[in-house]
Amino acid sequence: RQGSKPQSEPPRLSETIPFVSNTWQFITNKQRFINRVRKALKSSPIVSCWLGPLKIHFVTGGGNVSIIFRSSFTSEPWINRIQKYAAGYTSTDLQKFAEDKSGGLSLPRKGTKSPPPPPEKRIWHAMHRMNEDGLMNEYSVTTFTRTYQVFFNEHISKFPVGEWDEDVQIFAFLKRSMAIAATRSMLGHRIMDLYPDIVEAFWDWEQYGETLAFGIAEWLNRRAVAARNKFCGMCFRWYEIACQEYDQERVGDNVRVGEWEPIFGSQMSRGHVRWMKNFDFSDRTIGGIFALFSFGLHANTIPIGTWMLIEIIRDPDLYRAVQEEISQTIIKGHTCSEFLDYTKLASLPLIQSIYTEVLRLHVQILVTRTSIEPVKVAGYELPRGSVLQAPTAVPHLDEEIWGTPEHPAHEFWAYRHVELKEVRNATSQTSQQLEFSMKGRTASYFPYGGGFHICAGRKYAKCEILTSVAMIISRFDVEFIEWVKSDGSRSERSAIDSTGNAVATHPDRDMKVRWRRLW
Ligand code: HEM
Repeated sequence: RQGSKPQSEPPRLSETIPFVSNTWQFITNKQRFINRVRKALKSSPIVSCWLGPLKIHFVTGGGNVSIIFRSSFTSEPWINRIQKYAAGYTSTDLQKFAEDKSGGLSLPRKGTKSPPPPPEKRIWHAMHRMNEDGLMNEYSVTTFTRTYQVFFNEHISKFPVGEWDEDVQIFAFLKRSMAIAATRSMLGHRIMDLYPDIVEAFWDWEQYGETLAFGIAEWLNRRAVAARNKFCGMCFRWYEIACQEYDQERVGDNVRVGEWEPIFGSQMSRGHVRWMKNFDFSDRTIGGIFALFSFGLHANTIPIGTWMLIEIIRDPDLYRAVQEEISQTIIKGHTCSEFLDYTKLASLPLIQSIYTEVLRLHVQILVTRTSIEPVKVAGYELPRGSVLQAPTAVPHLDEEIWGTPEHPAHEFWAYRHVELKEVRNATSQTSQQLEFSMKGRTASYFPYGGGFHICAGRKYAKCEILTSVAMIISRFDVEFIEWVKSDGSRSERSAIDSTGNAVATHPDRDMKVRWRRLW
């Protein structure tokens, strides 16, 4: 359609009560809503509907999705919404974001008033730089691969060697242990000393992320607002104390780029502090900024790590295969707290395939962009300000792209992203080896979004998830006992996706296992 005469209005998603029933279904049963969108997108690559006051255009198809990742689109209005409702930024601070029209790129956006502000005063650009320095920079990532391992090991080492523990729930264990280890790695020890229950406060707020972001009136959403204010308040009070101690003890004098220290933790956290001071944010906004950062850090990595473990544990042959593959990464003569070679781990074919497969199945985000100029998508001319969403579930579950006769696309298959390759050794003998391969399907796979706003934490996420999974599998014998509901009672069925709140879906049942530490 791209070359032909543009059409005026994309087809509408059907609804029984105009402007009401789609919105209602989105809020009350998002899964069913997305399934209807998926069905509609089979007949047209673009479908529109009203969700509350917003007109949304859902799009699919590699070409159309890549259009929304271009610079004629932005995530800024969407991010503003999350900042305002889910994280409670003040209106004065939101105004600072709204007033900066120059965008995040190094070059100010077309139409920025002349002369443009200096780079350090362009709020979106400075935020992007902070994310790049703290999350993509090689030093920061290397530090994280080490600190995370050391802190996660503290949770593993609590289990005595050789003794079976009969009551471990995988999701519950990871929700605490991964969250604490990642918090210590990114924000330092001080926050955990001040608030030992901060992880519980985080999950309490996290469950309301989406209802808050919707901007429902606060009096209708009191619990969510209270949970948000509690967690954001903790973040702010820690920040205040940490700033004083950091300055008094002159910690900064001895910290090198990328290094970890106990008060603020990582380069990323110190970068936040500089950025916040530069824009003189209020107390409430500062709490919200650290809260949102924690959301990025935990809300998706922990469910994805859980799904990986669930899939591996429920299949004893796969468990053994993964255990054997991971054994190559154990550093000889290691200290017990840091024993995995992460670079090797991240390139193992089977573990990468499982990671890719779990992201494919359990990331269900509507990647959202607003057009900053008139655009043409799937043959339709859309005005400036149009909101487009690309649901990952549409390409990620497409039978034609991912399915095989034995392994349909909606099922987990650990070996979907590997190929057997013939390799020759130094003495010309051949053998078969697994190799990780997306088999040319990357355009139909975007769990981390894309373009300029692609997830800045994707390297951290992969590290945190693979490290946690590998540390457990290499050091435990694990046996499945049963599925349990959130109250701990037995469930007759296994876990399925609960209605998603963030990007990755939570399992709606936990897996109860017995495990024994091997070393
Ligand atoms: C499995 C884990 C994760 C998944 C699936 C995930 C997914 C995503 C997605 C889909 C987006 C929106 C991208 C877009 O609009 O194109 C995003 C944005 C972002 N994520 Fe993640 N994320 C994960 C982990 C993390 C972690 C661990 C961090 C931080 C340490 C993080 C930090 C961010 C940030 C800062 C952004 C905003 C980027 C921008 O707007 O420029 N994420 N993430």
